[in-house]
Amino acid sequence: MYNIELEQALEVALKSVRAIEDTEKIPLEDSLGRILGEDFYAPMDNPPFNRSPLDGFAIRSKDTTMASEDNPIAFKVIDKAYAGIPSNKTLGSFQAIRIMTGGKMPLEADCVIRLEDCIENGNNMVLKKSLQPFENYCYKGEDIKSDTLLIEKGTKLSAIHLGVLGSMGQSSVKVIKRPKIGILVTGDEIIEYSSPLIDGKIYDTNGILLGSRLKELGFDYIKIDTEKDDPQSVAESILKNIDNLDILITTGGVSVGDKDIFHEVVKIINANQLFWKLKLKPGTPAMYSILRDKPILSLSGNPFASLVTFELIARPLLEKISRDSSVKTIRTKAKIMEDFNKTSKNRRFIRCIYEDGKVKLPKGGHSSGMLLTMKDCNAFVDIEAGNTGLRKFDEVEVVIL
Ligand SMILES: Nc1nc2c(c(=O)[nH]1)N[C@H]1C(S)=C(S)[C@@H](COP(=O)(O)OP(=O)(O)OC[C@H]3O[C@@H](n4cnc5c(N)ncnc54)[C@H](O)[C@@H]3O)O[C@H]1N2
Ligand code: MOO
Repeated sequence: MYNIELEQALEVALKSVRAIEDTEKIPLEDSLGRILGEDFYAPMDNPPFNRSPLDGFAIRSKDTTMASEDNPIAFKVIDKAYAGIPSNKTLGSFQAIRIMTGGKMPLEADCVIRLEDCIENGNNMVLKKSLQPFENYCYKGEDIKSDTLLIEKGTKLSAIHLGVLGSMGQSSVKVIKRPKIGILVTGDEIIEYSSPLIDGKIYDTNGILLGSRLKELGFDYIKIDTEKDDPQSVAESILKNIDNLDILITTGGVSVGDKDIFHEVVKIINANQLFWKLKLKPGTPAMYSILRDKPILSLSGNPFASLVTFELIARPLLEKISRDSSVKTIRTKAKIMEDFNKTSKNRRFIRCIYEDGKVKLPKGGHSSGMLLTMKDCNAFVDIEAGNTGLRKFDEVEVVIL
């Protein structure tokens, strides 16, 4: 397909990828932010036993029925029960076991009188009020009942989820394998950061930019060695790496110039090109192909263009592949707080600062080769094709990153 709408491109691309099924067991403490690979059912009750929510005395409520200010009742203290150190005694009538918060309720005890509400006197405890059955009593399984579904497959694990899994004694967790994402930067002009700048050359922006965006979104990435604009060596690099990846993102070489090698690369590797060129700016010449069932998303070399198409296309793809719905961008309406005096023949995405339903534009250049003015931005304004300029207070559509 050639020169298509973003939505059509997304439909085609999303249809061509599958969510990762493979799972792995990893230590609980490494699982924050990972996607749960199976429904997790409680293997036990929590708390695992009836326990005291207070520091006090465990007693039988029926022994307190007659207690009042005028009729204090004495109990014999026969043992102690601390959190982690239960008493194995069974309460008899008018007996009490001194119990601390978290201590296992002794057999026959059905309530707890708090320390402040009774008087201790040697081996005796005296109370002046009656208690209801199960007053000040924490039930076994009152937080979590054994065999209930606690966390569904596909959930992104948060600190709370890890707390729940920890309380269930899980030292390891079955999670969906992370997507293996490759980044391949191409261009004769790109030189190593450690090399002095030579006339006509530039340092790489896109590799570190997109790789770091992936990290910000919670992914790892594999940086493949930068390739020159040589179709054969780019093809070899792709063929060498593709089997080890779930998706490959490339930048550069997708337009129509002499050195825009990707048209040739796709032929050499025998990939199935699903689309080339989008009806939007920047990032128009984006290309998408499938090789051995693996998607290759080839983005424009201009850094801002690569970023825009990364956010618009790579993110939904990664959301599906990784099953991580938090990767989604959010669309909303906002009021633009200044004019944008440019006619947009094509649909256009411009960088902006979104806050509280309002949108501001950064000072300085907006072109697709300029990245710096993006540094304070957190969103794009999505301007429809044919727009003749935006006026202050116009309602605009915003994509929040
Ligand atoms: N005759 C035409 N020329 C161009 C068209 C067109 O339709 N007809 N489209 C323009 C548009 S729009 C874009 S976007 C660019 C896209 O070009 P490519 O995707 O092929 O990318 P390159 O030509 O390789 O690079 C473009 C630009 O970006 C710089 N670059 C490349 N890689 C990096 C990198 N890793 N870090 C920083 N900068 C990078 C590169 O040096 C170029 O300046 O084509 C237009 N031309
Ligand atoms: O599509 Mo290009 O990124 O407009 O410069």
